[in-house]
Amino acid sequence: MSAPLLELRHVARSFGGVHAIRDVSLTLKRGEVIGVIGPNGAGKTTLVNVITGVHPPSSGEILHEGAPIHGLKPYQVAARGIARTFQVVQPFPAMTVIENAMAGALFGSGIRSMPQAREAAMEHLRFCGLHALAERPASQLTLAQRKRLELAKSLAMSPRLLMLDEVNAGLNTAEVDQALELIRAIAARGITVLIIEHLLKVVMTLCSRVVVLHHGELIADDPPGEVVRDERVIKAYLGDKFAQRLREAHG
Ligand SMILES: Nc1ncnc2c1ncn2[C@@H]1O[C@H](COP(=O)(O)OP(=O)(O)OP(=O)(O)O)[C@@H](O)[C@H]1O
Repeated sequence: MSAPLLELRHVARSFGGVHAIRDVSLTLKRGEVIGVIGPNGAGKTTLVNVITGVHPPSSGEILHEGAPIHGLKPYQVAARGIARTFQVVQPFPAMTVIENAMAGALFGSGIRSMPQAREAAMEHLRFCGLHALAERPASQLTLAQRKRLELAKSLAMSPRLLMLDEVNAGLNTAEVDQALELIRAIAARGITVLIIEHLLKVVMTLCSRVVVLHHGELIADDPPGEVVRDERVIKAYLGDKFAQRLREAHG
C-alpha cells in the first residue's frame, strides 16, 4: 500500500509557554476535502504553518508520501506540491493580476520561462474567473477578487495539497457560494484540500471529514454529520443551539 499523502505523528508546536498545538496526529489521503474548525486561538493556522515549514514543529514528525518534511524550509515544502493561502490576503499590489499569478507559477511549478509562466498563470486566472482583470494592478481588486487571486496564485504552483486559511472570511453570501463552487472545482481536479473555516455551512457541504482543534488538541476527526453530534465539540465550539440547527439543516 502506498504511503498517505500527508501524515502528522504526535506533532506539537509551542511559542514560549503557549502550546499552540499539542500531540496532533492526522492523516490526509489523496483527493480528500478536510475541514479544520475550532475556536479562535485553537491552533488552526499553526497547524498549516508547521506543515508548510513556516514554524517547524517543537516535536513530532510530518511525512509527505512517507518522507519526512518537518525539517524543510517553506520553499522546499512548496516544491513538493504543498501550497497554502494566507488568512490575510496580500497580493503584490504594484504588480498586475497576471504578474501575481505568474509569481506562483515561477515559484512552485518548475516553470522557468516567462512565456510559459504567463500561459500557466492565464489558465489559472481563467479557472478562477479573473482573466478579464489580468492586466489590472492587483491593488484595484475587491476583497473577493483578491481571495480568488490568492487561489489562482496557489494553483499556479501545481499543488497536490492545497491548504486554504479562511478563504471565505469577509465575503458576502453570493461570494461565498461562488467560492464554494471554485473549491469544489479544485477538488474535482484531484487536489487534496484542507480548509480552515469558521463558516460551518462551508464545512458541512464541502468536507468529507472535519478535524476539530481546541486549545491545540485534536478533539475530533470525523465526518461532518458525526462532528455536529459530538458532545466535546458542541461544548468546546458549536454550542447546543447552533449544533441543533446544523443537525436539522444537514440531516
Ligand atoms: N508566531 C507566534 N508567536 C507567538 N504565539 C503564536 C504565534 N502563532 C500562534 N501563536 C499562538 O498560538 C495559539 C494558536 O494560534 P493560531 O493562530 O494557530 O490559532 P487559530 O486557531 O488559527 O486562531 P484564529 O481562528 O483566531 O485564526 C494562540 O494562542 C496564538 O497566540
